[in-house]
Amino acid sequence: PLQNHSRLPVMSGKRVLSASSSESINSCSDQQPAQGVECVSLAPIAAVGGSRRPAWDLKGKVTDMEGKISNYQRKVQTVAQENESLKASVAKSRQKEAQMTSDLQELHTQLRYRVPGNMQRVDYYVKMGTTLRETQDTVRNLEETVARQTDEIHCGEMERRELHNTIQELKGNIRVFCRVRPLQAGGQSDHIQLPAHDNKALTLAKTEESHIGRSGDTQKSYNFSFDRVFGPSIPQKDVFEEISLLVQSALDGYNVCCFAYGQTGSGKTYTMEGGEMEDMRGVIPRAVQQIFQASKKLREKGWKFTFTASFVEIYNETLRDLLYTGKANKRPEHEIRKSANNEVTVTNLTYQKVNSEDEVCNLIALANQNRSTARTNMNDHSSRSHSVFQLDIEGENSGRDVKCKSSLCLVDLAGSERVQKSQSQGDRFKEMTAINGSLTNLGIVIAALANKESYIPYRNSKLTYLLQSCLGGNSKTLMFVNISPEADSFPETLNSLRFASKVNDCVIGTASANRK
Ligand SMILES: Nc1ncnc2c1ncn2[C@@H]1O[C@H](COP(=O)(O)OP(=O)(O)OP(=O)(O)O)[C@@H](O)[C@H]1O
Repeated sequence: PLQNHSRLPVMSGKRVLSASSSESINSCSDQQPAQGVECVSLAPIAAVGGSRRPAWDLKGKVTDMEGKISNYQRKVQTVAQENESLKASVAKSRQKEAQMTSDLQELHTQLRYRVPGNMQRVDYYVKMGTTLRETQDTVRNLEETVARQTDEIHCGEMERRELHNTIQELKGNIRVFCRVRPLQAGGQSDHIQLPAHDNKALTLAKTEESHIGRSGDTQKSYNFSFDRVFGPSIPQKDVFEEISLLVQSALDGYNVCCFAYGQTGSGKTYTMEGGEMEDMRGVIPRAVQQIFQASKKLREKGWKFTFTASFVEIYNETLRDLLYTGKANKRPEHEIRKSANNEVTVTNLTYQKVNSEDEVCNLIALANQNRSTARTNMNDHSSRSHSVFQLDIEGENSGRDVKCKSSLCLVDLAGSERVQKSQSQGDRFKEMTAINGSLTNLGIVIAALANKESYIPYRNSKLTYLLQSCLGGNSKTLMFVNISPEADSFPETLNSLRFASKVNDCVIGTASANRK
């Protein structure tokens, strides 16, 4: 029988508390599941770097640090604004200075050639000389302030980054962001509530008819909290801003995996790939842009990087090379292999060396052409496969004798809806079975990693086998749970949120950079 992907294994005897999950998350014992929704029974533990800490201890620390980060952000923003207006004043004063210098020169020339009426001009000349010196002093002071404030901004940014890393270490290296798609018909969703003062919380509410019949309708609500919740109006740019530090970590030698999970049509592809217009660009193109821009800056500090891109699709537990350009009937088969040093590779796959953002964008366009899509009742262009974009990064700073190696994996998972809703039959049913099997296994792998089990069942599905090095202890993982706001998606939304909050409760040790 088809397994529901949100059914994660029961961890008996382990108390469930985590740094990031709200105590108000529904557990199956105290809430009736919505119709068609199965309970999630994973009980995670809060383990940081192998040791267990009381979750309230972690929660307090994390809240404290997040408060500090907000303060830094506010401070940096204020100083940056101030600096911008100072820079404008410097530019104005410079103009004034230039004008005065040229006026003075002119006067000087006139005085030298004894132009008549020059006594007044001598006075004026002296006065102007004084004003010029004053202006020059002002400009120097302003420039010193700008330089000092730029240093402050830089220090604030470094401090913020350090705190961010510490938070990640405290919380472990898996983070979960929730993103709510706008209603297709426009307007506001009735059953998804996002508190204005808290960008980490979300309530799913439903009005149900009373079973007794006399007491009227009852309102049932389910509270969730994640590392961040993005409402329907949050633009792509702001979503990416929240993960840009994570992307940066890939250049620092960490394996980074970011995946989008959710039912068909909930906005996974929009989040990961987005549209062609600049403001619609999603995580993948923005991450690639950031990586190449940041590597350029690091090059000035003596780093050399080699980038290798691959793009693979997992459809019905079969791998397809999305960068394949040969004849359709000559498509090779692929196997996942693991080398002695634990590197995962895929046989016959295109591993393309890339040197620029444009080259990667061309590969992404090629992959999109190749991506198999199929029609289901739920979404005309529904993607029935997982797509995994991987950028392998090798860096070397010979001057400092340091090397680093990492992978950035960006994954658009196939739709997670249950089989009844899409009325799948035949091939669609087979697809759905494969999809749900691999998503179930993804949950199991994350849970096993969180519990530091000796055996992690990576090989139970192609998805987890392929992502093995990006999911393990030495990696930073971010999951987007995308949700649809339409009322008829309620059971799927609840399922997705429950799956995501269980992932959110998993703490996968502390990542360390692959540096030598
Ligand atoms: N945040 C958003 N803002 C505006 N439009 C969005 C947003 N999220 C999704 N959409 C739109 O909703 C539709 C469905 O989104 P998308 O194709 O990304 O869903 P999906 O989860 O990837 O579906 P599938 O599982 O079929 O791949 C698209 O037309 C997309 O442009």
